[in-house]
Amino acid sequence: MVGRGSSVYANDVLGGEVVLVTGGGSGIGLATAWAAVAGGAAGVAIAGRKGHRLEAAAEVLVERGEAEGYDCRILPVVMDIRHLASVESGIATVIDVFGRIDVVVNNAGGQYVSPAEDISPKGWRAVVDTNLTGTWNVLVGVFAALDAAAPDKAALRGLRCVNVVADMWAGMPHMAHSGAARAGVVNLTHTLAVEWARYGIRINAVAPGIIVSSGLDSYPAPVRAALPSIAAACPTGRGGTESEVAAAIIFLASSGASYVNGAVLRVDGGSSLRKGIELSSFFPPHPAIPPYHSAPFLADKYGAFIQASRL
Ligand SMILES: CCC/C=C/C(=O)SCCNC(=O)CCNC(=O)[C@H](O)C(C)(C)COP(=O)([O-])OP(=O)([O-])OC[C@H]1O[C@@H](n2cnc3c(N)ncnc32)[C@H](O)[C@@H]1OP(=O)([O-])[O-]
Ligand SMILES: NC(=O)C1=CN([C@@H]2O[C@H](COP(=O)(O)OP(=O)(O)OC[C@H]3O[C@@H](n4cnc5c(N)ncnc54)[C@H](OP(=O)(O)O)[C@@H]3O)[C@@H](O)[C@H]2O)C=CC1
Repeated sequence: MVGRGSSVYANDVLGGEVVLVTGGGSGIGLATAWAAVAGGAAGVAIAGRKGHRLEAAAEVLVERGEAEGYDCRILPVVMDIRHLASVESGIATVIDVFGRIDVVVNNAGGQYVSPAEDISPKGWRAVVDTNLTGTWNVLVGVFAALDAAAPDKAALRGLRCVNVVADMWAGMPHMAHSGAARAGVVNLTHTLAVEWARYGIRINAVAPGIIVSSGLDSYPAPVRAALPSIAAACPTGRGGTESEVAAAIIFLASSGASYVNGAVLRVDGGSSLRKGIELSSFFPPHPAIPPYHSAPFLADKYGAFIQASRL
């Protein structure tokens, strides 16, 4: 008997399937791995760079799964998504153990906060390689492995991919590397949704706003201190939770979304409709340069126009 009511979905929403979650050892990825267990998956592979973190997460998933009566094998897979060889070897392990992959969640990612002009070439590469190239590596790695697993692209049929991006609709000030990479992933999602539909693959994305997750612990103290007020400024007045993002991911992976392809589901409480994630307060205006983006300046320069357009 599976299922003890941990999921907002039916216990068999992913019944008997195999799910690969990158970054599954922490935060949103771990919540997604748990949601897959609670959705009846037969196997969940969690991938990341740090073996000890993955082992600890696997233990939590196994213990909680057993306690709640779910029947799911957990496989920790050490994999650095920045490197294709590492991705290929990790995916080969998943297929060796489970024989297939039905759902891929490209959740691994991250960035650091910096004014654009201070991002070093190495820092730019690290963030773009992680978020854009890393997602690409996993997508093409899974495609190639499943293509090799059976003739006529049979093993690709029914594959679902969900890419985790970010609230970058109005740019990502002070995270230029990440904004560019995430926008690239959105475009990749659109492109592959069209190109790979003929193989029976669906590919969608989830764009979280501020999510109260372990990932935020890696930010410097002043950024962490400001996050509650940034989250509170969102129309729903709070940050999201890891399981709220996981629920959106599971929906897109499920047959409930069987006609959803190339979508980007915003899980941000509406914050992207208000403005971009605003980290400017950590980088005050240059003392010698007037704050050209400030409201008084706009009022001076465009006040008459704004006034006129309101009439
Ligand atoms: C606001 C909320 C919205 C979003 C929230 C989330 O996403 S939450 C989830 C968030 N979760 C995460 O973000 C977690 C995952 N994040 C990460 O792993 C990192 O942010 C990463 C993607 C940059 C990889 O970093 P890594 O250490 O594996 O990479 P590496 O050793 O290869 O270094 C490459 C180069 O990058 C540079 N550089 C790196 N950090 C900084 C910095 N703080 N300062 C300045 N520069 C920095 C530096 O140039 C470094 O080279 P150097 O000068 O040292 O020779
Ligand atoms: N929390 C938030 O507010 C938001 C989060 N996001 C995105 O959601 C995703 C999950 O974030 P969250 O759970 O909050 O943060 P975490 O930092 O907890 O998760 C990031 C995960 O990615 C893994 N990872 C990072 N780099 C690599 C790599 N090169 N290869 C393999 N795995 C890697 C990490 O594992 P390891 O270090 O072991 O490799 C970690 O498990 C990220 O892409 C994040 O940017 C987007 C918008 C907002």
